[in-house]
Amino acid sequence: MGLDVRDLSVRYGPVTAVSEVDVELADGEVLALLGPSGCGKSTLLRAVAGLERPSAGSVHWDGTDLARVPVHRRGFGMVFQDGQLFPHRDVAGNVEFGLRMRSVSRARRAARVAELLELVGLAGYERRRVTELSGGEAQRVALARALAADPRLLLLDEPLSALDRMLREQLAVDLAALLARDDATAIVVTHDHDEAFTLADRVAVMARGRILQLDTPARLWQRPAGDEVAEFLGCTTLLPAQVRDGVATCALGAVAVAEPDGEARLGLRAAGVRAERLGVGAGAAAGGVGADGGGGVDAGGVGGGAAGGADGGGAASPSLGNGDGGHPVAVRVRQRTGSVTSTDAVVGTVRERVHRHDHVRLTVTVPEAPEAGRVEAVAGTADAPGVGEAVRLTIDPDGIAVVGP
Ligand SMILES: Nc1ncnc2c1ncn2[C@@H]1O[C@H](COP(=O)(O)OP(=O)(O)OP(=O)(O)O)[C@@H](O)[C@H]1O
Repeated sequence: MGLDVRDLSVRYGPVTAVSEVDVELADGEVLALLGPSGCGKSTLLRAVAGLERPSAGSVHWDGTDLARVPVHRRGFGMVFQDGQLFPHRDVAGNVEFGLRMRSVSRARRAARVAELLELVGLAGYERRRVTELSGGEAQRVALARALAADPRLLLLDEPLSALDRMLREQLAVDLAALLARDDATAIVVTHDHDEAFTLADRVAVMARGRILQLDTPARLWQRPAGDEVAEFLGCTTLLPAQVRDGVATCALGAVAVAEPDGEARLGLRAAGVRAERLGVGAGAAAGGVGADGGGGVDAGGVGGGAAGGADGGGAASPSLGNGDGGHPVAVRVRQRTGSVTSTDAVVGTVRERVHRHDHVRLTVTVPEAPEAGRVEAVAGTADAPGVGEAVRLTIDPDGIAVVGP
């Protein structure tokens, strides 16, 4: 049955840090609490641990109300951001601490410590001083210490955030594998999307003390419940769309979606809007943008538009228009899988350009689609369009979300 948090609120004087939160967590499941600083993630975790007293609501484990159960009797393990190891004990002394408290024999303690150090990738580290460990090693020891007592629930508060980026990414992968191997039930607090998505079976997105959406990573990514979640998860452009026969058409073009006919709201991430210099010909467009292999270019499409040239003016090229001055001409639809039907491409002008590690991020204005505002788009690092250049935008279905309940 696991954890059951019902209608939980925590107040600090006038501040409501957690507001009417419901969470259920099954045995063996890993949940991430994800949200911006101050949204109440740590307070919720601490209330589950018994470190904060709820002002309303309840926390149950396997049907037992924990209101009167003190922290050390809940059977939960905790790991904090900075590990909080005992500096005067060596690695083994830290890991076995909980076992000593339970009067486990010396031989069994040593065997368990060795097993746990192996599990966290620190075999043979027993006699090392904890003050001489790297940040990543110290967090692994903290994790081994928390696991030593066989907690029925592991509570991890930003366990990797004190580490540098490379190490964090690697440790997140290691931690996910370790939690799975140990069949651990865990709640992880993080403000890092990638970390949440790497570690958790389900993710709760929080804001202002509330859970806005609790879902699997895939569903959160593809179906954020509202604009706030979509924006938090990187959708920089939100637009109304019309869906017909599995194709959603918005002011920036058309894209395949698994939605019924009718109105929809699309959230576009920068990575889902590809920009190409207008001077690039149809062949280049098919190779570059249609890299999924499903894309072709149908008649009257990009080739004609490209002939319009890179005039740098930013106005829609006449040859890309459909003649009525309104919406752009059909070119193709890019789909996650399957074949090509039809789509739109629009033309805009690059206003800003920033190099990221593996792509160039562009801010583009699209005269034909003023409602889209300043559109965030990406281009490859080789020969990326510059500020003032005209670009053709294409929507990539992998980078879009359908927003709404
Ligand atoms: N002991 C306290 N006394 C008063 N207010 C508090 C206390 N602890 C937290 N708060 C407030 O409660 C709100 C939620 O804080 P909390 O630490 O849970 O947020 P968080 O999402 O974990 O943030 P962060 O990612 O910055 O740690 C914040 O407005 C914070 O200022």
